[in-house]
Amino acid sequence: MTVSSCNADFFVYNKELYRFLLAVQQNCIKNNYTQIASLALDIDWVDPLVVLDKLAQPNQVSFYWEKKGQKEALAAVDAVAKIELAGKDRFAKSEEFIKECVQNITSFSRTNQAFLGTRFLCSFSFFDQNTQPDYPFSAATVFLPRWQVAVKNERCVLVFNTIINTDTNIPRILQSLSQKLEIINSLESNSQTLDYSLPKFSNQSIANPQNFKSSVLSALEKIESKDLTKVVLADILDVRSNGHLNVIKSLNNLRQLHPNCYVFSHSNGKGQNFIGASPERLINIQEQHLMTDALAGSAPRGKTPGEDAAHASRLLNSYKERHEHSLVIDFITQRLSRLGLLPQVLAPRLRQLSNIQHLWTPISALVPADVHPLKIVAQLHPTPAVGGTSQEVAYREIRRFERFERGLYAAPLGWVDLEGNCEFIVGIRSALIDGDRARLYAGVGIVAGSDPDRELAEVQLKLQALLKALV
Ligand SMILES: C=C(O[C@H]1C=CC=C(C(=O)O)[C@@H]1O)C(=O)O
Repeated sequence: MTVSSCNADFFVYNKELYRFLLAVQQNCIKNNYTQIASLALDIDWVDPLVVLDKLAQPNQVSFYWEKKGQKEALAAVDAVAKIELAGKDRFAKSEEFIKECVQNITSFSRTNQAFLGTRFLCSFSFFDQNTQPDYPFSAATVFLPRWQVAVKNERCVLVFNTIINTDTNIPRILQSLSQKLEIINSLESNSQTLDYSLPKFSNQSIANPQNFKSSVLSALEKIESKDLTKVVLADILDVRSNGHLNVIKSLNNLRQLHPNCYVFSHSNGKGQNFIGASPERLINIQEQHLMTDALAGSAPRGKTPGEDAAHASRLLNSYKERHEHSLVIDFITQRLSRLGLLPQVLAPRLRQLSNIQHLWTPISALVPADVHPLKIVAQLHPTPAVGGTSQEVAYREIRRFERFERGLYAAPLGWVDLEGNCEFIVGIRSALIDGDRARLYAGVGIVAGSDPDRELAEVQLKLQALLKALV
């Protein structure tokens, strides 16, 4: 049933919701505790990006996630519960936080929840501690949003999470829900208003290409001396606009330019946003069925079908690219096995994006009910698609060569629902937006046989894809 604040259904629901919330409150009084009530309501279809634009305030955390190809999108605004941490046990502590919250959630739902239900939004940084003291995101952030609007195909669900305790004014809570519904309903007609906006920047390059190439050369020496098999080196591109960058328009551009990628944005509630369009899924778990991707090894797309096929064939047959790729498969299968899972490696294929193509091997496994998604994230991050082999030496080299904080770049970003379904991506092809400034990140895998000029060209190609979307 679709709920609208201005039709009779809402008042029918209103009564039901009122009784539900009162019952939750009675329990709180009886047991002297606080609960989180999670209300999920079907609403008329609305574009979650428009919802984000309308509801998110600069001083509130928010999260946006879209898989255009799968007709899935989600906007989450403000938090009723949030944790920010750092350190080696950040995944374990985040898991504990989620489990504790889940125990305190009472749900009111009339919907079938697949992708649409209550979720925790999570971001992690590449390293377990940030070394740049003023880096604007914590090494781990997990929050349960106050407002969440999710769409899948033609369905749209609003989730409202709210704290209930002995003092909560229930009619006021319902009033606040009714007001939000009214705002969201009024947006419906606006969903087509976001057109492609012309980019502000083009053809800018990383500040010091020579430095990047000499880092690649030094990494190759390390690889030759057998200290290291692979390291992923990234670089940044800093740009400045003559006005505030528009995150919503940039996201809208990203989803149009990269419909096969995960388009995301995470705001820290202090004015900074981390946004991007990543092709790389870290894990997806649906009803205990896990899918993950080995994604590494790249070639450009061709301008003609013939040129494109030639690039693809070169990629598929290159010893160097396949070696770079197989290190990721080996790592993922080993790490999943460590958790007692039985990974199945599916047939290798190409992941073709608008500007670049990658070697791609999906890997599946069944996950026992007692293995939390964040345990798997902790095992898999960082795969050699963004870190290297061995991990310890790669970490050291990354810290040595890269003169910037990776922060959320190349790190897990995603959601976990109340049933343990989840999806995490790797935050590559991303940018940190701060007012009129943006810092763009992209990296490449270096293995024996890598050529500094070609690796530089690949970094530039990846950066341009993002740059073209920024407005
Ligand atoms: C680290 C990045 O890409 C990784 C993912 C796919 C292909 C890659 C490559 O071929 O180098 C990288 O391992 C990035 O885009 O920043």
